[in-house]
Amino acid sequence: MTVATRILFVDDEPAYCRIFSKRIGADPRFRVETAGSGAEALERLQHSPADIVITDLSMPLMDGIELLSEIKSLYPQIFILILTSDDSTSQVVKAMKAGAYDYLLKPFDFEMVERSIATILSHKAAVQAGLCPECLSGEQYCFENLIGQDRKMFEIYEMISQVAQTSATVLITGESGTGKELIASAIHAKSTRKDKPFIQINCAALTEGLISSELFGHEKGAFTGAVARKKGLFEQASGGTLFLDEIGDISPTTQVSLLRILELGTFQRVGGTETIKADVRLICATNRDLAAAAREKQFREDLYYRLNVVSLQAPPLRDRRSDIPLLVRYFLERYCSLNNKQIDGVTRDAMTLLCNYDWPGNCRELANIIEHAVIFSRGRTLDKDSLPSQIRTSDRHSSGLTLNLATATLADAESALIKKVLEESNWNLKKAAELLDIARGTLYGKMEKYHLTKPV
Ligand SMILES: Nc1ncnc2c1ncn2[C@@H]1O[C@H](COP(=O)(O)OP(=O)(O)OP(=O)(O)O)[C@@H](O)[C@H]1O
Repeated sequence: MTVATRILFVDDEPAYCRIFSKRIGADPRFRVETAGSGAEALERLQHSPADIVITDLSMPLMDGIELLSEIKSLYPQIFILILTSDDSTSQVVKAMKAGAYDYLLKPFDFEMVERSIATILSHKAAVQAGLCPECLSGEQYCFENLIGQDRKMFEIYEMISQVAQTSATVLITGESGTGKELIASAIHAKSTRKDKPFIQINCAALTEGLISSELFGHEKGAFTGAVARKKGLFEQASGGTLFLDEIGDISPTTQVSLLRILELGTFQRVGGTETIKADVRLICATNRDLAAAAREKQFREDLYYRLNVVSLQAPPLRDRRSDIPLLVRYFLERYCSLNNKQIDGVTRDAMTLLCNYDWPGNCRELANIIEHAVIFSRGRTLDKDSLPSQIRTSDRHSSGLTLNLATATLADAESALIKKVLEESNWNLKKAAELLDIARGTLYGKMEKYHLTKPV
């Protein structure tokens, strides 16, 4: 027996709900429910899970984008289609960037609706069969091995795609654990060099003496212990990509050799005289501020400019919090499968804590915490007790919000956060909306919802 696909249709116009329910609900493959507002939709989802939500964009109180963001943070696995009567609006672009799967034009053509649902179902089937959804979803949330659908990640995907078509040297900067290595390998995988080697080396892990021979190779007898000729990484990566991680840590001597390669396109093995051509795309990464190091003469300025032909900044996780639920689910699946455990999800309050934490160690820290929680969890759901104490107490430490975590709901957390930002921005709504990264209209709606007014 095949299980019916559960569809929740949200529109403040009852006539649309009726028509949709009558037509699509008549098909035994679908089970349709309707809601007349965003709040009703969220309420319904708590009791009655859905596979697909189809929502109108313009609704009073909570609009479609707001509902979309709420659903994406609470139930990242749900596919969302938006309904609009005008496909040229910036709202559609915004909705797509916020993670909508597709949009449908009103008044709707049922054939189009059925086609969109069919596309979603084949996408789901592909994911379940272990295929990367990227191939089918228009790069919704997985780009090579990078997970994220925040606007900042879309910008990164776009830059990766563009730079991959060239042989330009790329400098990736960003805090530790932000995915710099994944970005480097995505550039390689998208490039014409993808069938040639991708070789990486952590420059900080090698002593000054070793790094030159690792990179450029050596001739027999070049130094004590050089018993045979050895090819360096520039030769091994020939035709492909060489990724130099922690480039900020290389010595002045190695900086000179690297500059030479970048200027001449050739190098010599240590102890050798033969000039070898380097056919390598170079990608470097650092979590240091290399521009400042160059200004302060701690890193060669000429080399810095050579490396920084294209620069990519991996965003810290705290600057793309909307991706946290998605990453949580991704790591949960990964570590459940690695550890042979069955955990179906994360409780709402645990997810709130995860979303509020500042993640100084970025995605790596999140991955470690989920792995630890999966290993030690005994139930089928991860709750806040499976999280380490620094996360459980993070609300108070990181934001200064005074919430009783034992009883607080997501709405309490949101209301407290908005109130705090409004106070900090001196009730300047434009500034507060910018800080919260939401539209001013959305902020008005939330202030109304939580009865937040400027004290007189
Ligand atoms: N966008 C992402 N999607 C999925 N996993 C991610 C993402 N970013 C980072 N990770 C995971 O986080 C961990 C650290 O990533 P990675 O090594 O690429 O970070 P990094 O910035 O190179 O760190 P470092 O500066 O310490 O070398 C890896 O397990 C990686 O799979």
